[in-house]
Amino acid sequence: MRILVDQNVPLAEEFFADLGEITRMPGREMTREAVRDKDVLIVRSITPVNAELLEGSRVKFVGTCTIGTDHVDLAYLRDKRIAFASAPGSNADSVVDYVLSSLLVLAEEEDFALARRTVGIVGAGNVGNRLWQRLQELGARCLICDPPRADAEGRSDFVDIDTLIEQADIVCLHTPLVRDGDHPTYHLMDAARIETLRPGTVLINAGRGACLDNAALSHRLESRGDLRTVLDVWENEPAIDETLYSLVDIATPHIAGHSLDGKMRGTELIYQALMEHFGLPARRKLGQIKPEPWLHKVVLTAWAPPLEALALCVRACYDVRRDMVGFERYRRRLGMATAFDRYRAEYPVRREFSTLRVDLKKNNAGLRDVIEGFGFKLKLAGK
Ligand SMILES: NC(=O)C1=CN([C@@H]2O[C@H](COP(=O)(O)OP(=O)(O)OC[C@H]3O[C@@H](n4cnc5c(N)ncnc54)[C@H](O)[C@@H]3O)[C@@H](O)[C@H]2O)C=CC1
Ligand SMILES: O=C(O)C(=O)[C@H](O)COP(=O)(O)O
Repeated sequence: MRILVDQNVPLAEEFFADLGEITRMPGREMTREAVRDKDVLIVRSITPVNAELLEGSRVKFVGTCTIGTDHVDLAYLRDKRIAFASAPGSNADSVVDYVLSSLLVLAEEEDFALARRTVGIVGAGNVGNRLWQRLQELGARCLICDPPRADAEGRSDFVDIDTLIEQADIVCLHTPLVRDGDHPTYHLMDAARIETLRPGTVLINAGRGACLDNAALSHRLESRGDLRTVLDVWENEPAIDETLYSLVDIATPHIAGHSLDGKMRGTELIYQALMEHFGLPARRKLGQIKPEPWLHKVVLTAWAPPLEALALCVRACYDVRRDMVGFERYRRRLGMATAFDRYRAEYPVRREFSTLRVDLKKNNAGLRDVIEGFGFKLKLAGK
């Protein structure tokens, strides 16, 4: 069997080598010629998977090691009876880590307490839901907007997006990119909604770039400069708008989900789906091959103020400023589009909060909920 795999998919050799010959390639360079003689195609989010790529090829299985599927023409695959799998939830915790790390940076700069802010979460799927759970541990008030779920589950505790924009101090976008149907998300945050954001609102997009009208945001930031913004996803990646980039507080090149844990989990999910497709037992397990994190534990030896202790753990594990500064360094050297892809390809190792154990003395139990709620492992030691 011949398997073509995006070069940014970790552990492909460990998972797939027994099945056949693996060829690696940058996702943006995958062409019809490259896939023609392959049986299996394994991509991430940057390869448009459609008739243009697959027509005339032998491909019988496509796997994307990502949550998002907007780069895949699912109708075409169905029509051609090509099996398909994605990796739902694989890097959701990593995106939540990214958002929380960003919020802590802004809270420190602006001197606000997250617990006293209202956070609006648009899209309450794997990412939005986990963010909601973790923020509740901090005591933050959350407003949730997810019309597809509200319809399907008859939820009356969800709000519509305009109510959310009106009331939230922090607006987090975690929607997939959907262009049609009852609840499209293309430019869900359009010019009119961007204009109604209250001065001082924090706006975060870690879903898909085109869920937010980038030109309209650029206009608001240039003309009024009264929002705090965190953008991980952009329209026209990798050649993103330089002006918008320069106006955003925290600007990163689509790496919110790029923890090693999230990416490895994505590979494992596609391996499992591929084995199931071929009726083979999935013997390889991520737990057997996953590398140990560099930083295993943080020990708090005495009572510590909860929020300071939490911020310390977050920074020890993943400080978003590393990526902001790293991306800017690449941009100055390589130009925007090349930097965008190169930084992701050479992405420094990052582990999820869940890989870090926090040891607490029993008399520090006040911290317990907040540390565990934020996703860290907890160990309580004697006084
Ligand atoms: N920045 C990054 O590195 C990453 C970005 N993503 C993006 O984040 C998106 C969300 O990820 P998950 O939560 O895991 O996906 P999910 O599929 O679990 O949840 C998406 C949620 O959005 C809701 N939704 C759909 N249309 C909506 C609308 N018009 N308004 C409000 N809510 C709507 C759905 O009902 C669903 O509950 C992915 O589709 C992907 O595009 C995912 C992983 C990493
Ligand atoms: O899972 C998703 O959906 C994402 O957006 C990925 O984290 C993006 O991964 P790359 O395709 O950028 O490697």
